[in-house]
Amino acid sequence: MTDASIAIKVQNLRKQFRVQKNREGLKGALRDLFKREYTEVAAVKDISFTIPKGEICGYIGENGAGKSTTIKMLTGILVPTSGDLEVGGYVPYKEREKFVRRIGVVFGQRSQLWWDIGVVESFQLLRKVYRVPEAEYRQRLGELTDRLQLGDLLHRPVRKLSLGQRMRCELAASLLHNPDILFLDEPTIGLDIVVKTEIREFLKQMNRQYGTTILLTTHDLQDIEALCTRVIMLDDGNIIYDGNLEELKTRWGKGREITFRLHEPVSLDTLNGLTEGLGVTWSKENELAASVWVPFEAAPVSVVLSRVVGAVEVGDVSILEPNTDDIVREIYKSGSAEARSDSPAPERSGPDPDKRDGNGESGDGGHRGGVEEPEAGAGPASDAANGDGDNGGAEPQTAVPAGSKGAGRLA
Ligand SMILES: Nc1ncnc2c1ncn2[C@@H]1O[C@H](COP(=O)(O)OP(=O)(O)OP(=O)(O)O)[C@@H](O)[C@H]1O
Repeated sequence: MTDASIAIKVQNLRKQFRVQKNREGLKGALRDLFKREYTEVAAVKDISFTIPKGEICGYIGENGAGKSTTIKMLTGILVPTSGDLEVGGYVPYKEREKFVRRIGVVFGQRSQLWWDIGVVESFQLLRKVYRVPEAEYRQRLGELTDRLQLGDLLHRPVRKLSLGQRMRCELAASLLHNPDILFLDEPTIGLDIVVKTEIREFLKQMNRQYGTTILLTTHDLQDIEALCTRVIMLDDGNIIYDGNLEELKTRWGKGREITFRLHEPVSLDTLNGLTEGLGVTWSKENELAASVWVPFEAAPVSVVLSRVVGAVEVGDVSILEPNTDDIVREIYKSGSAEARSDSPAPERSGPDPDKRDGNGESGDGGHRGGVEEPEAGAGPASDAANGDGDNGGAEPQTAVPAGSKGAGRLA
């Protein structure tokens, strides 16, 4: 991959937070008053990946895995502890003014719009922040209004919008300056299925038409399936998988289920006889419906199909693929995406000595309580939607708005 074709390049990126320790009891609290003790929490542990221009990449992991911390470094909100990163040709925390004009950011749980003023007035302010020429802004606003159906919303104050309406406005706000790279942190959180689908369609369109590179963090794997050609999976600050979703399913899925609707009743004995020696398991739902479980290590699905379809009258066949949610849940549980022993041999990239070092606070869903980190610059917009105090509430919003494809890299 040439440098010109790379949107995001991350090398040995690390972020450690200094967190104050609270000693137990009254005596401990008194001691804390006079002598504070700190501990280091490594949220992101020397990760490396490269994202080519025009790719939509999913960035997933359990609560506390380090996703938001990575996005904050990539958008220039947080300064890394060590490592190198380059986004759109800039080092995000160093060249912020120029950098923010190249990127768009949507934090699903925060707003980059001003709460009490009309949506279009927020857009106007953002136009000035990004120095978008008036004519270009008009044209872009027209297009986004049309695609995201914002017509009725533009003159309403943001606080009067529903979550779905606000999210459509947030997306428009992040794209007014036509950024090359879009960072989306949980963009569909809390939305109903209709709005989620509209947003996914819109993102696909933007990616197709403008070649916008998108890095997306989400807990909704449907987002990933609908949008992403590639997924990077994080666990406890380490990358445990980097590759495409299909490959992950093949490596981790246990098998497939084929369901047959039969024209006439066929006994289980007959079905077992047809597939003898293939290592599959039959079950019957009723007289005219039978299913066969085909583990990946057994015969290929095509062999099972040809033996059955050639011998009995079949009305309909459906093949059930491995369920992504189940697979990813299982990987999260084990903390590793190493290939299963019964799967094809993986391409290993070596063990990570930093794994499971007891530092993580997985599952807490929140950080906080740490020493506030110095952050680069301040953005233009209010934090009205959800000022949860993360990073001292000083996160710039709009102004801070978000490895190579091919074989999955397993860590
Ligand atoms: N400002 C901070 N101070 C101290 N620790 C922090 C800070 N920000 C994050 N952490 C810690 O870093 C780790 C990773 O947090 P991060 O928010 O990046 O995870 P995440 O994958 O985005 O989780 P979620 O899905 O819950 O948003 C957690 O252990 C968290 O407690």
